[in-house]
Amino acid sequence: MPFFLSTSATATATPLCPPPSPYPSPHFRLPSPPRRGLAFLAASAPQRDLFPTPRQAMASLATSTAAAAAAEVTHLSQRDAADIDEQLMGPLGFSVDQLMELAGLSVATAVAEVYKLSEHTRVLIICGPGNNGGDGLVAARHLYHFGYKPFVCYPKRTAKPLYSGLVTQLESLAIPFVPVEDLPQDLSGQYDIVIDAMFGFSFHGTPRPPFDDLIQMLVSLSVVGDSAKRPPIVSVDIPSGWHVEEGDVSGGGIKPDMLVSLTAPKLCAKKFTGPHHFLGGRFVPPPISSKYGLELPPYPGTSMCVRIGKVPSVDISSLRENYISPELLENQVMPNPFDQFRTWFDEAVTAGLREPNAMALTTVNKAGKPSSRMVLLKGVDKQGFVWYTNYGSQKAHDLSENSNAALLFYWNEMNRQL
Ligand SMILES: NC(=O)C1=CN([C@@H]2O[C@H](COP(=O)(O)OP(=O)(O)OC[C@H]3O[C@@H](n4cnc5c(N)ncnc54)[C@H](OP(=O)(O)O)[C@@H]3O)[C@@H](O)[C@H]2O)[C@H](O)CC1
Ligand SMILES: [K+]
Repeated sequence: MPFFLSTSATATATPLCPPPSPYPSPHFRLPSPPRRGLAFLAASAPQRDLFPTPRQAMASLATSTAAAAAAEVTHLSQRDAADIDEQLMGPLGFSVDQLMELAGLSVATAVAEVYKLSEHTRVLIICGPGNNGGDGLVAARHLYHFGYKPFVCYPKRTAKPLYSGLVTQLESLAIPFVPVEDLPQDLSGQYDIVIDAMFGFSFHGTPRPPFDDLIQMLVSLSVVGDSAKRPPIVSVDIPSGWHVEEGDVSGGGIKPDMLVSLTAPKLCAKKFTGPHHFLGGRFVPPPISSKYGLELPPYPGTSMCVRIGKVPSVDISSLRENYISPELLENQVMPNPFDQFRTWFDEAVTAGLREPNAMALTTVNKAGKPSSRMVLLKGVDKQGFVWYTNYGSQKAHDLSENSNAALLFYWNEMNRQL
């Protein structure tokens, strides 16, 4: 049975159809709504719950995260990484452009997942001479389209059409190329993220100029005490300068905050101790997985990256969002809150928000104990707001005992709640 949210502060609820239940058809009413709020509610009989309980949802999330963390992830030797590359671009029919595009897109999506645009805008991408550098050039382009402001340092350009094409694409977006000598010794003041795309799995020996100095710049950045005061370092595939299998042998190398391993982590990734380890390069076909016995976490949904290992615990007090929407003034909203609801709801649907009809319903039992739960709006008209629940649910019990209740819609992406 549907529940109604009354459209007038004094209206009582009307059931949509007679309740086939031993429960009475209760009438619920909340006090008159404030001008910009929808704060009254009426109810008839219940039907079925549409959302899993928060406990069920949390349990399933915890299980999938723990499973990904617990599964043994394959780490590749330098030889196997190069072999896989050769096979992908040989018998398996890929071109380097394709793989690089997917690799760079993975890097950009992983960066955007961890470092929100509202806090981190300016991204310096330091690109090396090989394909790792190419991944950086591709990531720069995608980050631009995601809304970031990329700057590229690309001191040793490779004269191949693939690379010059990537440079032309960035130039057409007016992305600045910064010469090494113009980089400040301390990168903290000018950039919010630094992406290390200097060397990948073909690195060997010790870094030659100018990459030796660039790596030192990142080393000094990573030893700044307070990590909140410096730009995080994101390494593409390998922290540049690390031995591909042994890791940071001298102990004086880059200590990235984030590592985006491509195809599969290389052996050095076992020594990575930063908070964010992701896998990207969602292109591995079954012949490669079975030949190399790859154990890799599944990618969620349509995502181009997946976190490997534990999600770091977050300092809740540091979570904040910079709201950039214009302020909402009293004279900008409609006199009737239900008209306002309809306008905003339609805008939320048009904007493509996920489940814009999800709403928090708070009920109160006769002892005055409140309880909130997410439910789905199933209809709205002049009489009120409709949702479903079942006769035995806590909400049905609460509403039959106490007519006070509240609804909240939260459209985060539009900075709106109602
Ligand atoms: N299948 C995949 O996962 C894909 C990954 N991609 C990315 O490609 C890199 C590997 O790319 P590759 O071009 O083979 O190698 P690097 O980018 O690591 O760098 C090679 C260049 O670096 C020079 N180099 C090597 N060591 C040094 C050093 N000590 N000092 C200075 N320069 C060095 C090297 O020059 P040499 O003359 O020494 O040969 C090369 O110019 C992988 O890690 C991923 O990031 C693909 O984009 C897609 C497929
Ligand atoms: K790198």
